[in-house]
Amino acid sequence: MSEFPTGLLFDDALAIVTQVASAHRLASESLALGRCHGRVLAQDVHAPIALPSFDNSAMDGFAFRHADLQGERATLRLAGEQFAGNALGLVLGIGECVRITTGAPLPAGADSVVIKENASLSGDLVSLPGDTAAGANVRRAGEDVRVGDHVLRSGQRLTPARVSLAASLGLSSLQVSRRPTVAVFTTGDELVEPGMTPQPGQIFDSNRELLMGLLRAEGLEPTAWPRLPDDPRQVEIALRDAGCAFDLIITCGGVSAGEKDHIPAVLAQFGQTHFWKVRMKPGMPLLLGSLDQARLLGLPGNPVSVLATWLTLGRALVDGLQGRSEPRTVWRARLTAPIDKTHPRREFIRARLQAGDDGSLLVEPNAATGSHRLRAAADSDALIVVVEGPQRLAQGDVVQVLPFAVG
Ligand SMILES: Nc1nc2c(c(=O)[nH]1)N[C@H]1C(S)=C(S)[C@@H](COP(=O)(O)OP(=O)(O)OC[C@H]3O[C@@H](n4cnc5c(N)ncnc54)[C@H](O)[C@@H]3O)O[C@H]1N2
Ligand code: MOO
Repeated sequence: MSEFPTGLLFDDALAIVTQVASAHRLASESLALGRCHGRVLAQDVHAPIALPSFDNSAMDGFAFRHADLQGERATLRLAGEQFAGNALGLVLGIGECVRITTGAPLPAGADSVVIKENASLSGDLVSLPGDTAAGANVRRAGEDVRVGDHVLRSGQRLTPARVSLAASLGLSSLQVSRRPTVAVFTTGDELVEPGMTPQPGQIFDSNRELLMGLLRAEGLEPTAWPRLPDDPRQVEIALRDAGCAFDLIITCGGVSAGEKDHIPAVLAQFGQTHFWKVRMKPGMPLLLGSLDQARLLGLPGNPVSVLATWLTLGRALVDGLQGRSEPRTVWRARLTAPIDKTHPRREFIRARLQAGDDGSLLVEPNAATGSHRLRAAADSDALIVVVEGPQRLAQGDVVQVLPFAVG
């Protein structure tokens, strides 16, 4: 008999995730700039102004016209001061210079700036080195952005630098995709809250913190629902409630073949199943469905399965719901130890990244197997992707890696 009861390849599951997400793309909303961090942009941005918006000095010093330099040192007459913040409209005459600070508008007629450390002032005469380059220390209007440039694109994630670019263009709000509201369920009679006393056969609920942390790392604000017992009626009521109120329901546990695994049946009866079970390890019993208004992602209960399914298909789902079109960076690294995989599923192996002496990225697979071994995940910062089928990888081979924390 087959080791796994599914024929669905990981890439086919990913294609279904993408298609379901795009069919349920969340609406956009206009937000004040300060609230746009981490959001997915839902508009194109064309620059309404140039950046810099005027010629200005890159340093504190003296602005002058380069044609006035002759010989080893030149002496120019100090004709005024132009500080940042208030354009005085100064015009430089021949043989003149102006004291200037960083960011101050360049007086008309000036084309170069010498830093104050290289100039000396005596009375109203400034001596400066004759070899100062033409255009030195001047930031030209439009050299970074020209009016009309297409600087930000719909589907990009708003990093601090992108929000800051919008601010520098004077934009006070942006159209962004609404973030999915997310309900998180952990399930199982065996679970107790850390701090309480487990009865024989019980364990502490660790997946809730894992999931809440993973979701928050994506900028989501998940709601942790009270833990669900292995009672079909209670599972049904809670999930159907959440289906009316949230964009996304994430459960963990109760999705494989056990007598107490009720979630697939609830979905089959009251919603729609998009797929159930994927040829991946860990994470094989993963379930994707729709229940009322919500998408439901049923993650397997084993902690490392939660991590692997979230980082691979869970993130793809929330990216798609928000219309993120910018792909996440694909990372590759060299193995520091061989990997010998004999099973047919795509595998995600816990691992640690490190910088090699030659500048290449190295990745050390963790020897622990078993999707219950959370400690190996805590000792890791990435997953190695080992594609379907038997794979014999040698030390030094290049593999794809999924860092836990970058996007
Ligand atoms: N006959 C079969 N048995 C199993 C199959 C299968 O296909 N046929 N799949 C196995 C695989 S692979 C996985 S993964 C697990 C997934 O099972 P479930 O998603 O139904 O999860 P549970 O059975 O409820 O729990 C699995 C495991 O994880 C522990 N767990 C659950 N929730 C938490 C939590 N919040 N914090 C910490 N640990 C949790 C739970 O106690 C179990 O040990 O099924 C295999 N079996
Ligand atoms: O596929 Mo399960 O997630 O390995 O233990």
